Amino acid sequence: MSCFPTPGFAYVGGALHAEGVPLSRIADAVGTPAYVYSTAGLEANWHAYDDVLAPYRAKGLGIDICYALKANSNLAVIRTLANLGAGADVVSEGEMRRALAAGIPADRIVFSGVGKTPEEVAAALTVGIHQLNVESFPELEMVSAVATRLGKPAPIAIRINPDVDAGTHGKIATGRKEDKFGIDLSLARDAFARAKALPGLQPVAVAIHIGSQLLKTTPFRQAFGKVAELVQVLREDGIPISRIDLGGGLGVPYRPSDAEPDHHSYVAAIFETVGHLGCQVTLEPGRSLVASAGLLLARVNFVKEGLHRRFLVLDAAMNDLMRPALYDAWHTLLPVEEPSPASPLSPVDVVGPVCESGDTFAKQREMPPVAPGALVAFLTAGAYGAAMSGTYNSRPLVPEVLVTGDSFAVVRRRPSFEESLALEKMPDWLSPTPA
Ligand SMILES: Cc1ncc(COP(=O)(O)O)c(C=O)c1O
Ligand SMILES: N[C@@H](CCCC[NH3+])C(=O)O
Repeated sequence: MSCFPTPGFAYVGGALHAEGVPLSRIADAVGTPAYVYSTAGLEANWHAYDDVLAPYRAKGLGIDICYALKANSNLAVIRTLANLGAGADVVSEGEMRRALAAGIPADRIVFSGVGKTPEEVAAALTVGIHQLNVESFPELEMVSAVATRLGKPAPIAIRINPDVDAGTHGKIATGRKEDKFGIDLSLARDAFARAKALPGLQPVAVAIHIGSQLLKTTPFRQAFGKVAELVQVLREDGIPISRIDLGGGLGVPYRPSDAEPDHHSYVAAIFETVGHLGCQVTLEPGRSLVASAGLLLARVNFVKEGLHRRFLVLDAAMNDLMRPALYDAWHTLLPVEEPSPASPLSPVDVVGPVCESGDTFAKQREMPPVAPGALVAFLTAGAYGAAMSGTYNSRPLVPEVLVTGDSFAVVRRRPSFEESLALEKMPDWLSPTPA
């Protein structure tokens, strides 16, 4: 899905719209900053996978898409994808509860994560989770103990670290030998042998996830090939592997110059590497299902002329969208009022109100003139935007809005200051209000 326009967002009559709704109408209704999601955008992203998978399914490849909730765990977003046919990949009890609350049945949920607690494992087994993806020897022991105590056998995958460099940002690569994730490929047979020996475990699957925001298929193909070899070896060891979980990771274009992800070559890589094994395949895409379907709407508080730089000071900040501060990530910024093609561009630093110099969305970004009070939108913010937001500087979490056609609904409201204060309590030994 190219960065702009998308099935969700385009200029119509000189103003940026989410489907049939002008963004200014949403700003009037919920204020700014606000996340805006498009149903048409989610549907298009879903079909980018599902349509490509259809002929492979017809050839007998069993393949399930379990949406990775960590990218965007808004209930209405999850429900939209669930209605299209998604299962879920979760990494905490909180995410599991969200998937269930959005209507995804437990037998379509896989539970990943490198540091699950016994309580989380117990909760997952109690609801009848499809699969726990185990990432270490101590976790095998723990899951076995919990499953035995509950009398509920645990269907498990073991996540392997295939030592493949995904060629992505270092902070979101997960399949190199120095990364904390998975069990080294060279220890995989021992891990499965241990799982087979322990009570309460049903080792049924091999899992991997090599990283996020991959725009090339080669690292996927390399990793999937290693999984296929391992499955053969494990079967010879007498471990009946019937499922493969290939993780997520397909990237999206953030800059206009970024390559489009190629779903065709991604799915062909799956079929050509593991298709012959007769396994049920799970995919766990997050970003590629939701990123282009969301934007962060903000307002320009001030245009500040420094001696050396011009700053656009927005009402959105790093706590609302932390990807630029954390990964130096690029998010295209558009004025909501369409600039004339003749508008001159000039460089600005786009910053937020938080008390950190790192609260910078873009440095020396070429922008058309934008007046104080104007609305602007960060594109491709549907993934790892609201989901990673926080309340630093005691800024409330921003509202989230879902658009469909000419209608929109507030799917998460902004909490009031009173609600947030009510979560805290003074201990008895502190005197009442200071005089
Ligand atoms: C285990 C696992 N599955 C799926 C995902 C989703 O990845 P992405 O959003 O890149 O598709 C992640 C995040 O990188 C992950 O850690
Ligand atoms: N939060 C990251 C992706 C992390 C993927 C989860 N393992 C991002 O915004 O790019």
